[in-house]
Amino acid sequence: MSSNPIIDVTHVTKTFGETTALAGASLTVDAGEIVVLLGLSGSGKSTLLRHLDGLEVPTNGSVTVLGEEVSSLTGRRLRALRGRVGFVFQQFELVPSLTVLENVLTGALGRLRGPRLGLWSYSSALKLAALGHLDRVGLLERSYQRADTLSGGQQQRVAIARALMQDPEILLADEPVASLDPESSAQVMALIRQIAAESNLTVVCSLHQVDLALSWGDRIVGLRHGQVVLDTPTTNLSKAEVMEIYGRVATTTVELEAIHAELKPAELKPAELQSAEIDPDLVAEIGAVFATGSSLR
Ligand SMILES: Nc1ncnc2c1ncn2[C@@H]1O[C@H](COP(=O)(O)OP(=O)(O)OP(=O)(O)O)[C@@H](O)[C@H]1O
Repeated sequence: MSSNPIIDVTHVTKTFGETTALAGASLTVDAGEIVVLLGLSGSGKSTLLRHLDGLEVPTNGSVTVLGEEVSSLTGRRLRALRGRVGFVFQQFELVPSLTVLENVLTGALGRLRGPRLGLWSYSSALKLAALGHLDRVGLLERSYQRADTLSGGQQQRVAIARALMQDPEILLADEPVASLDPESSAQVMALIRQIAAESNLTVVCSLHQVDLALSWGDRIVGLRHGQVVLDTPTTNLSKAEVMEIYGRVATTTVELEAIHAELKPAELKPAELQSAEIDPDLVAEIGAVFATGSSLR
């Protein structure tokens, strides 16, 4: 990691009442990295991502993004930072009754003064840019269709085009394919990588499928109970190793069962993994490690 990361999360704790969502999480990301946040439901992935965009403020610790201490920003300066950080959500968050083109144009609102209503209220230059982004995501011909008439995969591609309207330096994606079928998931994940390469984007994307994380990301950051328990390049990393690490830090049978269930071979993976089952020896090994109560950190 460089000494000048584009994202620097230091010992961040975040509590919501009695719930601790992040418990001293630290993470640095360099420009151009493609990072997956991997973890079970409730491990703190969304909360961590939301801190990177100033949607959450840490209870303790600090978050620096693009050189700005996020929690110190308000008003115009916070909006300016958010303009440099695109965000794609699991449920797409489009305005269903608006056309695809209008939805994409809303991505420019952070840079504009006052509200906009209708296509006529945007400049030709912005409309051309929006159409260009729709072309990039393969949906130009759908521009004048209502957003809610598109499939889930198409809606997520519109959401990506909307994020591109910001001309972001960082793209955050929170479980972007959790609501999609395997084919649409593959298309959306490939599209994010392609766009990241073309536009020199830094990407932080949360996922819960190990196979997908391994095949898609350059680096995996594993979260458990709001803590970073794994941070490693995906090169030469096997699913068994990831499973083993999660097994080592699991502390309850329920958690181990959840790991087996949630980290089971996903449908979206290279063909050679298609038939792979979780090795029963590995499961036994995880159980044994769990029984001894050893932990990674
Ligand atoms: N606004 C909130 N108010 C109260 N509790 C919250 C809030 N946001 C998150 N939490 C809690 O913090 C913990 C971490 O949640 P988070 O959504 O970050 O996890 P996650 O790994 O993204 O899970 P999932 O994959 O299910 O979205 C959970 O226990 C969650 O219920």
